[in-house]
Parts: sequence; C-alpha cells; structure tokens
Amino acid sequence: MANDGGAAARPVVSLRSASLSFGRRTLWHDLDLDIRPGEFLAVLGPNGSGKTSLLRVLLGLQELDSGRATVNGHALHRGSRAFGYIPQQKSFAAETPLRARDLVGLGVDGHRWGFRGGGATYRRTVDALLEKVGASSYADAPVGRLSGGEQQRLRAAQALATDPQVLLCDEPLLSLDLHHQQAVSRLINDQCRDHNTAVVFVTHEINPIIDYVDRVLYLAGGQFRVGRPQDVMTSDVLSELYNSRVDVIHNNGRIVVVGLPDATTHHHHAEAAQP
Ligand SMILES: Nc1ncnc2c1ncn2[C@@H]1O[C@H](COP(=O)(O)OP(=O)(O)OP(=O)(O)O)[C@@H](O)[C@H]1O
Repeated sequence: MANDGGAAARPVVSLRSASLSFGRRTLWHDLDLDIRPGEFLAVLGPNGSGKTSLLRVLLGLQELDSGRATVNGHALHRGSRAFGYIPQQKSFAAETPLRARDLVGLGVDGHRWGFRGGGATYRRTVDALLEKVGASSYADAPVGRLSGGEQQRLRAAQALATDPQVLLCDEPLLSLDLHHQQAVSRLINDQCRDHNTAVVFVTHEINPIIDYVDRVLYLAGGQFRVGRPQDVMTSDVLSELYNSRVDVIHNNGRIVVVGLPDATTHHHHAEAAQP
C-alpha cells in the first residue's frame, strides 16, 4: 500500500518554476515539485504532454527553458549515478552481441572500467535479478532474439541492479502481459519501499500501479496538477485540465476515465494559448 511519500525527508529531486517549451508550444510551465526518498510518483497525461521530456530533464539530457532542477541540492547533470532509468521500449537489433544476463550485468558493474562479469557475488546478483523478473529461462539467449516484453523485463532488472536513489521509468509495463505487469510493478514498488528509492513512473494506465502510487503528476494542455491520486483523478480536475467534460469513475479500486478528448485537438488548444 502507498505510504505518505516520506513527507518529512529532504527531497532528492526538486523542480522550481520549471518550464519547457518547443517552438511556440509550452509543455509545462511554473512546475514546482519535490520528490522525496521512498516516494512513488506516477506521471500521467496524453500523448505529447511532456512526460518523457520531464524524464529527459531529470537525466540532464534536456535543458529547462526557465526555472531550476536539482538532485540532492545540486544542479542536474548528464550521467548522474543518482538515477536509474528504464527507457521507453525500443527493440534491440537482432544481431546485438549481448546475452540477457550480460545486459542485467551491465547494471551491476557497468560503471566500472576493466574486467567485468567475474566473481560469485556478481553471478548471484545477476541470477537473482533475472529470477525476479521471470527471465531465468532465457538468461543465456541473445537479447536481439527476445520478444519485446522479454527485453523489457531485462531493462527493468538492469535498472534495479544499479540500486539508484531515483528510478525513472518510461512506460515500463508496455508490451508486458498481465502477469508480468504485476511482477514488474511489484518489483519497482519493493525497490521504492525497501531501498527508499524515489520512483517516477510514466504511464498511460494508472490501474496496474494504483496500490503503490503516493502522488500523481498529471500533465495536459500545457498545465499540470500534482497531488494524491484521489485528489487529482477526479472529474472536476481532469475536466479543468482538458478544458472539456471528462468523467472519472472509481470502481472496485480501479479508476476509469471516460470522455478523454483527442490529444491532437488538445495540442492545438495549447498552441493557441501561446502569445
Ligand atoms: N527535442 C525536441 N525538439 C522539438 N520537439 C520536441 C523535442 N522533444 C520532444 N518534443 C515534442 O514535445 C512533445 C512532448 O514529447 P514527449 O515525448 O515528452 O511526450 P510524452 O508525454 O512522453 O508523449 P507519449 O505519451 O506519446 O510518449 C512532443 O510533441 C514532441 O514532439
């Protein structure tokens, strides 16, 4: 079950008056956000609302137009070891010269130079991670020959292997079957609770992680709302964000959103709002 997000702890990531635009289009502006150790933050919003761009800002790959972003009180920079990252799914080329266990192993010791992959501890760590994501049976298979979902489970294992302070996940459940969606989201939640890792989880679908989420950041139409799921996932809040009637139905612990406008229409609205 979600906790209080460690409200007393110092934030590990902070955004202050953060704004990002491309051309005349504002993705989000004046975003103030503190993410604390052990907090599970879900980032929701329609296509193109700036969810991946937010992760890229945190990874130091995308500069803000204005405002400030810090990790542990310091300016963000590329390659910070505070962050683990499960990227949005892209397939490995068929000829990629890596076995499944090598990919996970890169998370265990990929930051070291020189000889890798030795030692019983290394092997035990990799084997345990492979088992946790249900990948033991294809541990020695070349990654390029695996299905999209099998590859995605390895990416999750690799990111967890780094034991990061902040785990950034870009739609990590995409192309997983229900069983593996549950297994991978549980694993990410365990990392959050047991290692006090802050999780930023970009998703289109909140239900698979609804029991784990402390707060939601909802991006839409150049605006955002942040708060507890029960405060953000409401008909009033989403109707205001989308500038159109949206109904949120809570049913058996699940959330169903009805009447979402076409995201493209939405973009035009955001553009029109710019000077
Ligand atoms: N470097 C860039 N230059 C210009 N436009 C960009 C750049 N990066 C992103 N964009 C645009 O910003 C918008 C937001 O992109 P982003 O990938 O952050 O959206 P998203 O919310 O993650 O979308 P999706 O749900 O489709 O993955 C998109 O319209 C994209 O084309």
